[in-house]
Amino acid sequence: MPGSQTAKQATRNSALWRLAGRYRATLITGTILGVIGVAASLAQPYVIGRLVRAAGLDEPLGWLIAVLCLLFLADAVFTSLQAYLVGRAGEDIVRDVRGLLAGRLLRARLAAFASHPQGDIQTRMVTDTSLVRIALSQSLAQLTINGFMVVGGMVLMFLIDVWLMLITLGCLTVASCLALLIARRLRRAALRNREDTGSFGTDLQRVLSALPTVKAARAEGREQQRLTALADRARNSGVHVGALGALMTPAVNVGLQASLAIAVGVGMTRVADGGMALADLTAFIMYLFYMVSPLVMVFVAIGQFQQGRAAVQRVDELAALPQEEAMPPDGARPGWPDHSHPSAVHFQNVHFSYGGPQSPQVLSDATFTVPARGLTAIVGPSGAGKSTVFHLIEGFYRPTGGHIRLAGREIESLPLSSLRAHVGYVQQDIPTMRGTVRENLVYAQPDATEEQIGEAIRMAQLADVVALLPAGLDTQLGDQGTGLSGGERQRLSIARALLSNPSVLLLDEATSQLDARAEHALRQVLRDLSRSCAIVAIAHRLSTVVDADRIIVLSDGNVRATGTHDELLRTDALYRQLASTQLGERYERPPPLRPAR
Ligand SMILES: Nc1ncnc2c1ncn2[C@@H]1O[C@H](COP(=O)(O)OP(=O)(O)OP(=O)(O)O)[C@@H](O)[C@H]1O
Repeated sequence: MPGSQTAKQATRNSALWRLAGRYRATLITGTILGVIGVAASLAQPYVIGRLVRAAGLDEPLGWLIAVLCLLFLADAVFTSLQAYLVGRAGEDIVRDVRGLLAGRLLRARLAAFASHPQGDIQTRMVTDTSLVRIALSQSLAQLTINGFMVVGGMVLMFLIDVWLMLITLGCLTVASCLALLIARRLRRAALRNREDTGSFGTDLQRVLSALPTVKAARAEGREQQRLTALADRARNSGVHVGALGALMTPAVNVGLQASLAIAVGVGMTRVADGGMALADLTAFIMYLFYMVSPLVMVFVAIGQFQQGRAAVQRVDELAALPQEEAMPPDGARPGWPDHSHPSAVHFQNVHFSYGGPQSPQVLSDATFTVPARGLTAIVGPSGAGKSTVFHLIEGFYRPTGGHIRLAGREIESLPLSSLRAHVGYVQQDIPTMRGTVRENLVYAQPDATEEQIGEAIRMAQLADVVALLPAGLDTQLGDQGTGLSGGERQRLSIARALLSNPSVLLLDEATSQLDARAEHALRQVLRDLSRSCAIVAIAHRLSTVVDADRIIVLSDGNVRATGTHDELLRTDALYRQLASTQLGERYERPPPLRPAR
């Protein structure tokens, strides 16, 4: 069957199944102990029967009571051990799965990562992994243990009477087929429910991450309605799952009841015509009763397993996100290709679009060079592709055409670890994390010394700010760095980048929120720093880059001009237009910087 082949293949390719395989020994041991516990409980009625018979015959009861106590003890001990071992293996699997997912998510290619909503990723990481535990540990163990009881009971019933057993088996087969059909639908319904729950998580994340905007727009009511509608959708698909789950037990029970009725009817007729002993019929029916609970449990476990498989599928999808190349362990700082090469960055006829070659071009035929030393500015209208240039230099995305060379080396041939160790990047949206100021500072350079930290703080004009913080460097910041102003966070991000002593420093609107005095001081620092490395700054405010060594004018993804401020004023109409709109008639050049030291 192609369907089952595909399922088998999916299982073989599943990262989760491979992970769960590590705990096969514990799971098998747990299951064997469970089976021993079941055997001990199955033996109890037999011993009780012997005990009753011995009491009736006035025979000694001591050893039978001792055996019974041992069976009770064995039942309790083995069942508890089974539950503990299977539960522990389940928790181990969840931990390993979460560890694996964390690694895969952090190393995923940005393009692939961006296509998954963050709330959905969280649901898969937290809730789906818990369901995976139930599928891969509990339900499989229950299936085996109860399956053992069912099969054992059936064998004994076969030994008692083959024909009666065949009739019973017919009824049970019908019931089982019905239950399996329900189980199949249950899996699809569970998958839909997991997706609906993920959508709720996604939307919740969207709203919570923009709570001030929601409040300012008085959108609480609208958002609540939207979230409630999503919660309602998740509730409906959850009810569907519950309804299918609830149908499983009655489907099996009806089969069992029908088997019982037929067994009694046919059996009594056979007893009446002498074809079967009454004692055998009694034993047969007792075994049928014994099978009720385990058989129901088998199908409950199948139902749980199907729900868990839906979660496994979702977790596997996340684990299959395309990955960047592996990085060496933290702390290792691989070398830069060539410190003496005259150019730090060279774009040659670069084409790029975020959605691959078929989607709109963001960069088309872009060619420019950033020298190994000095301050290079990239200016241009909004949406021209300036930040995209940085994304390509950082290796977040690969160009769809052309060549990018760093220090003379093709970017594709340069290990990402080497590239990112030497290219500092201060993002436009100032990423600062929950944690102390110090933790934020040393994020890219965890082994930085106090002296290096002090120097980076001084250079980024952050010393006065840190001195005023209640606990200095150990002051705790909230989510996204709340506790510092926008300008202070910008300086913190710059200090973080400076601490790694980069060969190329990319600053994307990195001083946009600083006041004039702090910005002038920082420009002086960057000017000094640019004697030993390449600094590339994206700026909307031309006033901040007029004294750059070279300015690249980008428009519609294309480099239309390159030169100094004065050259571009003479030669490029767009630059002249930008300058006249921004700097105007009243434009005064910012205070001149002293020559770089
Ligand atoms: N992750 C992305 N996926 C798809 N398209 C994107 C993505 N990021 C940017 N774009 C598109 O690429 C184009 C260039 O964006 P980019 O951010 O590079 O412009 P920019 O010049 O830095 O703009 P701004 O000055 O406003 O920051 C824009 O049209 C934008 O919509």
